[in-house]
Amino acid sequence: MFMFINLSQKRLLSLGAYLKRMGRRNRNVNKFAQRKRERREQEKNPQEKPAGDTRKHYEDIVRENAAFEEYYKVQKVCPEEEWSIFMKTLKENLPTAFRITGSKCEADGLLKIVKSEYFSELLNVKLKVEGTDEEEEIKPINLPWYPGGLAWQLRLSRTDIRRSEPLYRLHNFLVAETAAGGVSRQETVSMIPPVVLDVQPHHKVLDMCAAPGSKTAQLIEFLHADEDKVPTGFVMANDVDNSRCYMLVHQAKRLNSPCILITNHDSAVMPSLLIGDEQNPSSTKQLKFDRILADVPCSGDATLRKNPDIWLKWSTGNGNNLHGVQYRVARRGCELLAVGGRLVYSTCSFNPIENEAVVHRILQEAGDALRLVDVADMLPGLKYRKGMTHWRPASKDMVFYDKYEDVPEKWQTVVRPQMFPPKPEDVHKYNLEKCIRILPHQQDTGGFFVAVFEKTKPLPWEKEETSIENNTEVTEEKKEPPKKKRRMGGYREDPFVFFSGDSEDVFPSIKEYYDLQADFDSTCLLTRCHVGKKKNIYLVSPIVKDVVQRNETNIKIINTGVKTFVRCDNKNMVCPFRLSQEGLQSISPSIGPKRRLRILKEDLILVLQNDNPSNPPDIKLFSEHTQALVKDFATGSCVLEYRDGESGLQLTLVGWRGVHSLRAYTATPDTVHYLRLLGADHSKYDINKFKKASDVPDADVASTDVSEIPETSSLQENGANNEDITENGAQSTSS
Ligand SMILES: C[S@@+](CC[C@H](N)C(=O)[O-])C[C@H]1O[C@@H](n2cnc3c(N)ncnc32)[C@H](O)[C@@H]1O
Repeated sequence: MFMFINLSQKRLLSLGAYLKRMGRRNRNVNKFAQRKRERREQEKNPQEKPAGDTRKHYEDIVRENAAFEEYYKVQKVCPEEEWSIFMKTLKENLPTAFRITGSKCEADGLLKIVKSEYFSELLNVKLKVEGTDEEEEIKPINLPWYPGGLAWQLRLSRTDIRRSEPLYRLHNFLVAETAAGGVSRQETVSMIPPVVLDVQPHHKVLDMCAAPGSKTAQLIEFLHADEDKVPTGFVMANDVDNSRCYMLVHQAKRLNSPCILITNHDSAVMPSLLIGDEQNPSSTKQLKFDRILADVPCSGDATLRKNPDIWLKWSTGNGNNLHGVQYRVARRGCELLAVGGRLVYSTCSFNPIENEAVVHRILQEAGDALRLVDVADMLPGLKYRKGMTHWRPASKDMVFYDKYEDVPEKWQTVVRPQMFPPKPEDVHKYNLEKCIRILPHQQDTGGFFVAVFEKTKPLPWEKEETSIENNTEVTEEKKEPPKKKRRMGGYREDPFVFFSGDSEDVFPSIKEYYDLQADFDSTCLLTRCHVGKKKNIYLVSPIVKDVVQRNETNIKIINTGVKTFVRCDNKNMVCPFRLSQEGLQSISPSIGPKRRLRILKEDLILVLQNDNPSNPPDIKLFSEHTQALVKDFATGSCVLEYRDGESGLQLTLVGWRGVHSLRAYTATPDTVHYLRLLGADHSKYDINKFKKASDVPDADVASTDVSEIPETSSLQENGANNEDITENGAQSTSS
């Protein structure tokens, strides 16, 4: 028997009615209080849409804009015969897409679970389109071009999933796994740039306009493709917007990489950075990146399905105004790119002024130092349109021009000469057809534009690269972009204070207690304070340390390092630091047998299912194998390991050996994630929010409803929030 759910219907109001409604809204209303009230209301009746929910307004938006249609018809962005389906698709809500992340063995395990549990459930659900007799099947689509078959698209919008009871388990799964880093929800087309960037573990990667960081997350995943080794490369994720940089911090935390550095700078004037010269250790050279992503700010008109408010404000002015910054960011990217390196330029705009015109302008200036790469073979099965070789810039009054000389004086500062397409006789020089434009109707996605550059030699205005002895000089471009005086916005960041070496005050006890290997490089550990007790100790890879130390005064570094040790002044601890799950994957290979416990599956399930920090499972409840292991095992923080020889699943968790107990130190989403991978019961977390609390027999046993975990929440490990209360009542001071 099939269950039916109603697709969220687009109620189309007239523009007049919409504006009237907007006008009635009280401007002085306290939005936070209002949202809280609405949430409370919705909890009472989850099927109903919240009254003041902006999504409601999204649904009321008139999805039409005459200027948009006229502009893109003139540009011939879509073949005439596909125009009506192009426009129809643009007005529909966007399907959900996600990809499975994490180490290969965990990703494989999760993929199997997704297919067997959640997708089979989907096959029992049919979509009923309100007001029609139509029914639609929900067949998950595996994205053929995404490496490892890890990315999926569903015939359901986010709202459809969130609001339908038959899909509550799928919703819970997506929310919890997103928080645990097992899944990343990301629009299908937005996954393309990192794929064609072709990142390898040894690459130095720059993400110039990175926030909120969905593509940065992919770059980090590709960097960590070789799971057994810490990558020798790194990702520098940058954004000009200080507050958005903290979204990047959150992304980095989900993925636990010691190879990421978050910076806050205007990419168009990104300073030249320094790095040690591997060939000549006493020397410094200019940092050139092997891979650069320039996912530039854009008008976003290809995201109309996700952001319907763009229908209300679209104008040709948006694209014209953005062309300059897009060009400057891309140009600076090409300067920072190593010879032989690759730069991906991307936007979520259909507009050739933001796309081909920028690419053309860069190619024109760079001569044969840059070429466009055909990446079709990296995207098997993806439908797209080739880049355009002709377009017509327009002014805000919708007058189109074929040459700059026709532009009236009053528009000449807006419609610039560099925005015009190549002359027909020059078209062959640029290969603009190698660009990729994805239209929404081609595979039911958002729209997107991607161009892939390769640098074959230094740009005409760059000097040959040289190495500099003793930091005296930096290889510079002859024509550095003008250095704008920039006010450093946002909060002042805490300093990055690296350990001086093995003699650093707290290190000997850490080394002794965790049985750290002799070759562990303690200078890769850092704290965020110069004075006072060290609280959290972070770990970075050697190359990240090098970049931070050489450039700290040159660029604002927001964050780096994975939290690896947390102060825990517990009388049972010989060493005043416990391990942190965030940095465990990185430090684990260096931890010796003294602090490792390889336990059985049933024992791991036992610790995960009993995650109440004040009532950890007694050692007597564990298997004889584990009881024997812990018999002479000193109390305190340790590594819990589980290896499944058959499936290859390898789990490594932070544990705590108490006087009478053994427990895991994991955050709730991680606990659910591990239980899921182990095929164990995690139903106490799988709350059906549509059922009233009284209908759920043991609702009170669930410590966390995963559906309540915000997508961007920063979660702490259980028992590590605020203060750690140990089983002996001793308090620790984690922060
Ligand atoms: C399209 S969004 C990037 C999306 C991101 N790459 C992702 O996949 O999650 C553009 C970002 O560029 C940032 N930005 C705008 N101008 C910039 C500049 N001059 N330098 C650096 N970042 C800039 C914005 O703050 C915004 O976060």
